[in-house]
Order: sequence, then C-alpha cells, then structure tokens
Amino acid sequence: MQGNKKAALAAMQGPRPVVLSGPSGAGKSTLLKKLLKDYENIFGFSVSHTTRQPRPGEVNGKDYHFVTREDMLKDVNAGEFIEHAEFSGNMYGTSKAAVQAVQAQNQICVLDVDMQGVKNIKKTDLNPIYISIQPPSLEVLEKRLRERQTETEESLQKRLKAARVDLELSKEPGLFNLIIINDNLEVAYLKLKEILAEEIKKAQGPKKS
Ligand SMILES: Nc1nc2c(ncn2[C@@H]2O[C@H](COP(=O)(O)OP(=O)(O)O)[C@@H](O)[C@H]2O)c(=O)[nH]1
Ligand SMILES: Nc1ncnc2c1ncn2[C@@H]1O[C@H](COP(=O)(O)OP(=O)(O)O)[C@@H](O)[C@H]1O
Repeated sequence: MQGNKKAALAAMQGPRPVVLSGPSGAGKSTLLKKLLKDYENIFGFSVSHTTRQPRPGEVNGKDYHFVTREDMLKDVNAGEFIEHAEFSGNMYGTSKAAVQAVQAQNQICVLDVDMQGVKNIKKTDLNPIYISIQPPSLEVLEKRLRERQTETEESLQKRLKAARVDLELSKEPGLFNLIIINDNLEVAYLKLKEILAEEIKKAQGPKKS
C-alpha cells in the first residue's frame, strides 16, 4: 500500500532530472550522446560552463560554454550558478540558466558533473537520479583516455589521480542510485535505458489508443 502511494506520488511529480558522474574517460559523454540522439525530444543536456580549452570538434554553447576564468568568477559571484567546481586545473559549473533552458523545453535535464558537483547538487532541491559511470578497471580507463587523444601527459595524470579518488568516494552508500560499469558499451547503454525507463515513460505521456 505504501509502495503504491509512493509510486502514485512519483508519477504525479513528473520526470526527474538525471545526473551522470564518474571518472574522466569512463564513458559519460559517449553514453549521453547515444541517449540524446535516441530520445532527442525527451532528454536535454545541461550545457555547463568551463574555463578549459575546447577540444577539436567541440562546439561552444553545445558541448560547453567556453569562458575565461574572469568571466566565470564574475557570474559565480553574481549567483548565476547552481554549483561549480575546480577539476584538473579548470573551473566547471552548472548555471541556473542551463537547467532552466532544458526545463523550458519540457525535457528531462541531464547533467554531466564531477563528484564535487554530485555533492553540491545534493544540497539543492533539484532531486535528480544519480548515476555513476565507471570503467572496468583503472588500466582500461588509462587506455581509453590515451586512445581518446585529448589529453597531454600532465592532464592525463591529473585525471587518473582524480579517478582513483572518485572511485573511492563513489562507494559511499546511497550516494548513487545506480553504478554502471561501462565495459561493453551496448550493455552499459541498456542498463542506463533500463533505469531511466520510468522517467522516459512519464515524459512520453499517456499513449493514445
Ligand atoms: N561540478 C561540475 N563538474 C563538471 C561540470 N561539467 C563537467 N564537469 C566534470 O568535469 C570533469 C572534466 O570534464 P571534461 O574536461 O569535459 O573531461 P572528460 O570528462 O574527460 O571528457 C568531468 O568529471 C565532468 O563530469 C559542471 O558543470 N560541474
Ligand atoms: N564501452 C567502451 N568500450 C571502449 N571504449 C569506450 C567505451 N565507452 C567509451 N569509450 C571510449 O573511451 C573514451 C572515453 O569516453 P568518454 O565518453 O569521452 O568519457 P567521459 O565523458 O566519461 O570522459 C572515448 O574515446 C570513448 O570513445
């Protein structure tokens, strides 16, 4: 009975945002891009701000808002961010406008944030589903990061160091609703779709007969 009430309440509340986290190189962007492509009207990406340099192929305003530290600090101090963090020598953050832009389209907002982001979002009233994407091992993670060819040796080492901390912290009970080990990409993607099935159904609305 209690379970039924809880389910009914959840259905009334509409779809929840989704937070994807996990070490750099675990496969968050790859999984996210598949999800956004397969369900383009259902999910919308919260475009973060960052002070890091764009990678080849990254589009300003789509992958990130690429900004200077000076501009970002100004906006952070003006209270325009839900959360922000320093990662591997650069600033990253979720602006209120980024989340509002997705919600204005009636889409489920998907955020890609680091562990500090997870902890800070927990203090807000966003109430998302928290999912950690993890590599099968640190060795595989290093191989994938090297093969991605986006990092210098220095930034790669910083990311690996952060990955070790991330994997330790993610063991905290209750921090994530689900941990997905991204070994085989298709299997990981199926698990992601499975946990989001309820939210997808809510967003699709009642089926017309
Ligand atoms: N806290 C926080 N972390 C973010 C945000 N945007 C991206 N990140 C995280 O910053 C880290 C580095 O991202 P990026 O430079 O794109 O490298 P990648 O994860 O290796 O592709 C990742 O852990 C992201 O999840 C944000 O808005 N807030
Ligand atoms: N399951 C997988 N098997 C093999 N390579 C993968 C898998 N998932 C992602 N990759 C590759 O690993 C690299 C890191 O993935 P990416 O999505 O950029 O990670 P993140 O966004 O978490 O930093 C990319 O080059 C991507 O193509």
